[in-house]
Amino acid sequence: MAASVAVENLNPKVLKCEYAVRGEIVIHAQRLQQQLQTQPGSLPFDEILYCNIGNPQSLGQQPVTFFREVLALCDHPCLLEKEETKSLFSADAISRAKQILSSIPGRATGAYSHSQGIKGLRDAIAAGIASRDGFPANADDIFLTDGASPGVHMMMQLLIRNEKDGILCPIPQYPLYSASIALHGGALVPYYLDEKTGWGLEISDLKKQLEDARSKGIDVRALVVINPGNPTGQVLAEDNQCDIVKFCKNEGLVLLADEVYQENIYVDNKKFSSFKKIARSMGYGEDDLPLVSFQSVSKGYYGECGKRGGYMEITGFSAPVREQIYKISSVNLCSNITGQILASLVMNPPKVGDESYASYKAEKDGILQSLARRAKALEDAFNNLEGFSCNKAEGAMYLFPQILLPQKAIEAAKAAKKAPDAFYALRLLESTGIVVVPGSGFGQVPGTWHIRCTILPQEDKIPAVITRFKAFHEAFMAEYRD
Ligand SMILES: Cc1ncc(COP(=O)(O)O)c(CN[C@@H]2CONC2=O)c1O
Repeated sequence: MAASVAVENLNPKVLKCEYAVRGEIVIHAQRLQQQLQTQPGSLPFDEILYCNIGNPQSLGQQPVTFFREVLALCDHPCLLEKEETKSLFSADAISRAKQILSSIPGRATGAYSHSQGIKGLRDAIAAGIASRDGFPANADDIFLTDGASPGVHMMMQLLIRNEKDGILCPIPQYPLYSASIALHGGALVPYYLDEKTGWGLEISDLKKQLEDARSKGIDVRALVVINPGNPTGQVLAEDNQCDIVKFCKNEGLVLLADEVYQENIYVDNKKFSSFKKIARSMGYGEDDLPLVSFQSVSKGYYGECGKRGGYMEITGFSAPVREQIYKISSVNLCSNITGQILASLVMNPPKVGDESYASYKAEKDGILQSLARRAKALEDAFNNLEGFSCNKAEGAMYLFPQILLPQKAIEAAKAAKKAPDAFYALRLLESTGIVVVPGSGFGQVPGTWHIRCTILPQEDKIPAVITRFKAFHEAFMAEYRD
């Protein structure tokens, strides 16, 4: 009897969906890792270096002490009754844990919470947003989520009715967006970031893409902006952000502002300004612009990817629409409480004068300064490789160099039925154990080829990564040079 479930009879939207960050190269890497374990010495390297995913703690980054102290105490509240706890935990972590527990009904961190998240934690997050931006924020606008990803999916679910509904997305883009649009049966309307101007976003190109989509009968619903950018690492200038806000208001678009890398800024001439702050600074209020701002505990200096924490701040939507957003968030009951607590800590870290402030600040600065050094070291190394050109990583966690591949390599890739940058990434993996994601997984100007490499290997490993990468690239170019 034919299998009742086969690829042929699955939801075609699932088959259309792709997510390269954990795609074919990573799957092959996992096979090689298995081989290293069962047949040590059988490969030309002794470990797999996963530079494909922004997963800092998987590469040795340590969690922030204060955050973990508070989480531990909240997870096991009876510790707070024990005398010895005072010698093991900082006084401000103890008081913060007590404050958080008092905001949870029955101090029950194992219970379902309100579907938007625990009110007291949303109050803390709203206070953190207001302190960051200098403009009010409302706890009722905040929906706590299991990372930013579910928030993105919820908004795509809300906005996309059919294949005629379009979402303007940057190219290159983080493939959560293309995957979610595909899963929800919508149309991705691309706008190209300009590599020559450091991945600048030209409003004229936005306008052209919007008009082109509309002329094809696409109802463009929203504009996605990722700032700082993934995979491109640029930090938008404030005047560019103002133009984007104006564009969305004038064109009647929802602005989906992905700001999960807001703490990852590595250059002195740029700083992070939220789109909420920009819009309010321009005098745009609730009635002017529907804006959704995404934040996560997975990035920054905290890198708590596995704790699955984050939120979306929803402003500028009518009450009936907000009711629908609440309804879809309630279908999943609530996000996990650890992630909720962590999101409130990330938005309200220790302040000057708190007992933990000095150690917290030292941990935070140490991580961010190291990330900046690693970004610079890898950027310089890439720019010293034949055929590579790599823009500065002003922020986020990635470098996205363009590679001018010889025609012979492009033909070899074709013969192997692979995109040239995927062919390169596979050969890199098989020679060095380094895992990167081909640019074709993020989208790129046709005929250009890129790879995305994280800046996350621990600092003492970066020289070895560079040496291995350089040796591979020189051998690859010698093999395929025209
Ligand atoms: C721009 C952007 N938005 C949202 C997310 C989702 O994060 P969470 O769901 O964990 O909050 C990521 C994750 N970054 C992916 C995962 O690691 N590497 C990446 O490119 C991201 O880079």
